[in-house]
Amino acid sequence: MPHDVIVAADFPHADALRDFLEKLPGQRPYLKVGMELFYGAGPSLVRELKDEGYSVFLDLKLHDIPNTVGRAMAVLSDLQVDMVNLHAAGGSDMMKYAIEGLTRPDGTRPLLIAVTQLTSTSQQMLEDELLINQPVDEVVAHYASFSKHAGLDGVVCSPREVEIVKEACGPEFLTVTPGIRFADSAADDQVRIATPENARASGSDFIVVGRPITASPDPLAAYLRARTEFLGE
Ligand SMILES: O=C(O)c1cc(=O)[nH]c(=O)n1[C@@H]1O[C@H](COP(=O)(O)O)[C@@H](O)[C@H]1O
Repeated sequence: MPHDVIVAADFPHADALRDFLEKLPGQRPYLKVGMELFYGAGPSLVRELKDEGYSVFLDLKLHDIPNTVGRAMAVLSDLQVDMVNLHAAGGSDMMKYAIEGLTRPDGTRPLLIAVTQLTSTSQQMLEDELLINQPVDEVVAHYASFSKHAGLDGVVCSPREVEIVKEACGPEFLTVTPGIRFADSAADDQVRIATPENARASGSDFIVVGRPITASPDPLAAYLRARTEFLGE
């Protein structure tokens, strides 16, 4: 069952985000705060958004030695965000430290999601630059399997890999899928793309949509279109 449309709030500062949100009257989208907005606006914006009742996916894609990631995750968990991520390439020890760091004294923690292979990565780049000579969907499924064994809640992957991930990890293991483009949108820098409808058909749990909404002349119409195509609303 599709859960929600997450809007990638890729803006340089809080005012730009506020201007954008004003264009979505009556809506309270699940927001993804990524590197650009977090580096520009800082943790105080994340606290404000949480106080205002937004669900927040804090997308900082941590990738470092286990101790560093664990300690950083403890700080992020204090922001009361709903979802955070790391790069699966950091390995399962890093993931275990991340879970420890994220777990609050009351036992709760944000959902922890591993980025498998970025949706901007092509099969050719995987082979030529990363020296991974396997089909990208199998690489994604492998990264998903060890992420699941480390205790993570799901992965970021392209909608094209949802079925193989669900086969490897079971239906409850979450798939968060960027690389979403409407049938009439430009691909931009994304490679492994799909429409919201394709993502729904593949069994994706959350789609992440940025520029097709944020750069649209009518962000409200684009957001509602994504909801209609993905959630069937
Ligand atoms: O972790 C992510 O959110 C992410 C992983 C990935 O593999 N690909 C990917 O595009 N993303 C993020 O999803 C968003 C996609 O934005 P658009 O390409 O503008 O729709 C960006 O904020 C990316 O940082």
